[in-house]
Amino acid sequence: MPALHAVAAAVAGCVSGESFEVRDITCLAGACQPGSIFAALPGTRADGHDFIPEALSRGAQAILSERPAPPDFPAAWIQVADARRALGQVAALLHGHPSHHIHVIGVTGTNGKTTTTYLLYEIFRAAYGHAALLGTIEQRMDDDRRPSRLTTPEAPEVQAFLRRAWDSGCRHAAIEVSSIGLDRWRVADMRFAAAIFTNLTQDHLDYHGTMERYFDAKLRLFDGRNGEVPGIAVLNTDDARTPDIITAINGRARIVTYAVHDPGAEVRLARLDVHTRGMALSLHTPRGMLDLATHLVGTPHAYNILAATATALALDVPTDAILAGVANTVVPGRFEVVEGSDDHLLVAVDYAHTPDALANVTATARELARLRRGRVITVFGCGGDRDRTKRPLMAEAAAQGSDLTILTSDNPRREAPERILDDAEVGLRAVGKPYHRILDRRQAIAFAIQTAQPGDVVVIAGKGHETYQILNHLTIHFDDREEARQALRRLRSDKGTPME
Ligand SMILES: CC(=O)N[C@H]1[C@@H](OP(=O)(O)OP(=O)(O)OC[C@H]2O[C@@H](n3ccc(=O)[nH]c3=O)[C@H](O)[C@@H]2O)O[C@H](CO)[C@@H](O)[C@@H]1O[C@H](C)C(=O)N[C@@H](C)C(=O)N[C@H](CCC(=O)O)C(=O)O
Ligand SMILES: Nc1ncnc2c1ncn2[C@@H]1O[C@H](COP(=O)(O)OP(=O)(O)OP(=O)(O)O)[C@@H](O)[C@H]1O
Ligand SMILES: N[C@H](CCC[C@H](N)C(=O)O)C(=O)O
Ligand SMILES: [Mg+2]
Repeated sequence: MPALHAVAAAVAGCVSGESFEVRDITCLAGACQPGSIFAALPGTRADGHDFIPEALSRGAQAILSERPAPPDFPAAWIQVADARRALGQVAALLHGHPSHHIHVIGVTGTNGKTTTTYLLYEIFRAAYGHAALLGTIEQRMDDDRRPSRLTTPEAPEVQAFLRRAWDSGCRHAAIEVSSIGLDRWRVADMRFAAAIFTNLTQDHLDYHGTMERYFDAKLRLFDGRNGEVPGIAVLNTDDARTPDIITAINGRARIVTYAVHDPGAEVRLARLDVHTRGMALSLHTPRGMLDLATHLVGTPHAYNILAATATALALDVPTDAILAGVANTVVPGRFEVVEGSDDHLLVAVDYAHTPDALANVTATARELARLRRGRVITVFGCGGDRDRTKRPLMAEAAAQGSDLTILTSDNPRREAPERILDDAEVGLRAVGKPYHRILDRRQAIAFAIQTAQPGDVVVIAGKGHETYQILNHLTIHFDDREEARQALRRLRSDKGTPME
């Protein structure tokens, strides 16, 4: 365990008070113990400095802060220029810089991060037996799975996870790197063997303010501001922002390109057949044409498969492991076909919660509905306490891609649910196609399924894998897949036909 003064020196901090052997660092006062440094951070709801007495009562022996030490402070104090960044740097140091010992692949972009990390996890497991995964749904180390609270958690949690992965024999970790995580230095000073850019479209403007600032946060993963430039930058050349990333890298990293459309990309799509339960793809690659099969459904997932394949090829993963990994990948809540769906009625649950994702998922549904001579019915809502300006755009995308749209509630959090629906309804009115507004999500799902005709495809968008609904301070159990299954069951028993 390093001494306090060594830790302070590593972050160019001004230190006062007695030195001690540092065990850990945290920004949560409740998690402090003897040997801890408590990072006191200003927040949106509270000020970490108000929790210093609690941190000390739990045994914290030093405070890390941007403020100078108060006179006669009873413990050590490290004053730094940027406390969040220092929290990230110290967390990496205390865990022995696990990213220097395992190959960490960081995935950033508005959509596709979770899916791409799942693909990489399966590819690494097929190739080497061990792999780690960290992101929106879960933190996984081989077969050990724990649910996540944030996509990219605070730095001490990320570093502790990577350290455990290293200790348990994993040499590859695929992690989702959110723009908020980058902005808050949650992956500060990490070495990325590869960094993947999926795409940039509107989200999180409540946090970043403008698209430029949102993009700039993502750019930090590539241009060295986060610590180092990645070993390999894997970039989607169909996305308009990729040239800006290449410029910012300025020749300092190896660049690998992938695309569905761009004929100049190194790894690109040659053929795509979309079915209800999966897809067949052929990719042009530096190793020749690869034919793959996947359970994932929809063109967006072709991008994610291209990104994961391009990365694995650049890291010299054997081809058979890439094919096996892609074939094995199942991501909960990403065009997940609900049990009880059949040739007459297809119901899919999808995590689309941005305008772009809704445009894409309804396009996938349209492709399948055309084959079945049916319509597209989409149920969607918008989360509360999140980007308000994306709501009418989500509604427009849903309505444009659907024959019938049902606007409902998502996770209202601390906002008034009806107001969230009002914001979204503006987009539905602008499009002018048929829609219903049903506040209660259970009723909305049931209505969509009852209304569907033979051949129709029903998409239930926004919550995907989530098994809860956040209503103000209350979190209740809610699972779109269970709701859809029950509605299908009721439909079949009303009509007297058994479920397949
Ligand atoms: C905007 C954001 O990221 N907020 C996170 C942030 O809150 P904050 O900075 O406002 O902190 P605060 O609650 O005001 O408290 C101030 C300080 O006092 C400390 N404190 C506070 C209360 C207490 O009892 N004890 C204590 O020590 C807090 O740890 C904090 O350091 O630090 C908190 C502690 O770690 C997080 O719980 C909180 O995540 C909130 C819940 C959240 O919803 N974050 C989302 C928006 C997020 O980070 N999402 C991204 C992107 C998702 C994606 O699209 O992929 C993600 O990576 O998950
Ligand atoms: N490459 C892609 N391009 C566009 N849309 C995509 C792509 N991949 C997935 N999607 C859509 O976005 C939804 C979310 O996908 P995924 O969970 O992989 O993204 P994410 O970036 O991890 O999202 P989050 O920011 O919430 O963590 C999917 O359900 C699908 O509708
Ligand atoms: N990672 C996304 C999750 C959105 C999921 C949606 N169900 C919502 O609650 O808005 C976010 O934090 O914006
Ligand atoms: Mg995710």
